[in-house]
Amino acid sequence: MHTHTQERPAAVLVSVQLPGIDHEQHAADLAELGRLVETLGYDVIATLSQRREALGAAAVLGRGKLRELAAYTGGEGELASSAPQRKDKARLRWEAEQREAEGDDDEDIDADAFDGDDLDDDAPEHDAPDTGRRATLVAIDHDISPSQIRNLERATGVQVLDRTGVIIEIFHRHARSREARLQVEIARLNYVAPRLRETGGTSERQRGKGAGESALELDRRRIRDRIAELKEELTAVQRDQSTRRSLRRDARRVALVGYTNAGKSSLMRALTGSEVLVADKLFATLDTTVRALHPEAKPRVLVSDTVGFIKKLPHDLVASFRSTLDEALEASLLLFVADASDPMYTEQLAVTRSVLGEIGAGDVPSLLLLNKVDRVAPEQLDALRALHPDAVFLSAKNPTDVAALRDRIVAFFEAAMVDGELLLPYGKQNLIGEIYENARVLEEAYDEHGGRLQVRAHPAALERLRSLLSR
Ligand SMILES: Nc1nc2c(ncn2[C@@H]2O[C@H](COP(=O)(O)OP(=O)(O)OP(=O)(O)O)[C@@H](O)[C@H]2O)c(=O)[nH]1
Ligand SMILES: [Mg+2]
Repeated sequence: MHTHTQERPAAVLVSVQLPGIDHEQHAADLAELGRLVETLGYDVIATLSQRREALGAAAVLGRGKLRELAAYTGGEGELASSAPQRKDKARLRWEAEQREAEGDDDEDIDADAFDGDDLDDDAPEHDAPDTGRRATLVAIDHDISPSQIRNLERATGVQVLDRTGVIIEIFHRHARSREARLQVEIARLNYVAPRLRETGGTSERQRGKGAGESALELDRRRIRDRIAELKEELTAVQRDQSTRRSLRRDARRVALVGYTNAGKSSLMRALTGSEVLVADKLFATLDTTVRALHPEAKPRVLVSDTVGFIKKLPHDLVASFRSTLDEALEASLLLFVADASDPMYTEQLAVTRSVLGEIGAGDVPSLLLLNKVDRVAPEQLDALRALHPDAVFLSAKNPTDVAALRDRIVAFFEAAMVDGELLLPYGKQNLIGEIYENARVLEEAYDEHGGRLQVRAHPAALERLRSLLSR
């Protein structure tokens, strides 16, 4: 299974299989959470899953599973704690639930605190921990409330992250550019702020009694101020970028989009001969990079690599990555990359389509790339070809495939190009570079008035060049 390198901390995954989620889906979701947690730098030492009617209101799991979980982390496995707590709504509800539970384990107390029966509480899927390794992180494959997180942390004695928390943490660690850092920080503070409110008891204990509310207020105000500050900074950074972008406005652009780990960066490398980061982990790329197709097409075609998508991408992050994805929005052609060797590729494509729709890129022409065919068995490949007759089947590792893709991209733009003539007066010789960059010059002749260029270019590019020349 996993190599037990001592330096890497250990984590336990927790998931509840809710009604309506089949086993295959449930297993795939858990595997994905596992990859996310590994990307975060942990070894997954155990997975606890349980079938339930609903997430347990207090601590997601039922009592038995909770104790089982605590055995991995060294916690007590009980919700009760001796520390005095501020009595907020969640707390009161939790206490009511505890009282109920005295009589009948996991009985529901009201509609929204419904705590279904543990269907398989007596059948642990994993042996008790034997490695002596203690998990320092519990990752839950659901989005859960701040009070559920707090209860779980109390019962396990270690940090608990829900799915959104894990993803935000990864984004936080991987963001490199100024823009990505700012966006992630905003998303993170937005995620943290409501948790601060409900976990007010913590800061009360830290700061001493009485100062609680005002300290909490202070924290919240600080976060608000900080978010405002970061947003201002972000606007400035984006202003610079849109200036730079407008310089490239006419270039033919394609954007690689798709689920995380589908092979976008690998294709980017292969298509442009550049050295962008390729890694077998989720969210390796958090910034959009732009490079020219190589060998160069005339006129130039620019390729952008973008952040990968994931199922249940926190809404905040979709919003905050919008501008990173603006690159994609401005593309004339979207290359939808899917991992053909992943049994979940259809679902992953659906996620990609829906996120792109959400950010307003639903109408951009697209080409489906089914990547990693080197990992697909021949019979299965035939079946895929029948399902997707218009897709490009390729392996980013196969230069012949990549060359064919390049030709396909060039042909796409070629089809939209028209022939035209440009007059270049002597006083405008400085624009010659601009012309060569945005059009293919077929013929160039000079007389006493200047140059007469026969070109082939995209209609919009031709129009813009003409207006530059006549100004
Ligand atoms: N066998 C095989 N592996 C591939 C192929 N394309 C990419 N990979 C591998 O898949 C993994 C992910 O590739 P990336 O190019 O980083 O994927 P990505 O879509 O950019 O991922 P994110 O940046 O995380 O969204 C790497 O380990 C690649 O080496 C392929 O055609 N065949
Ligand atoms: Mg990438």
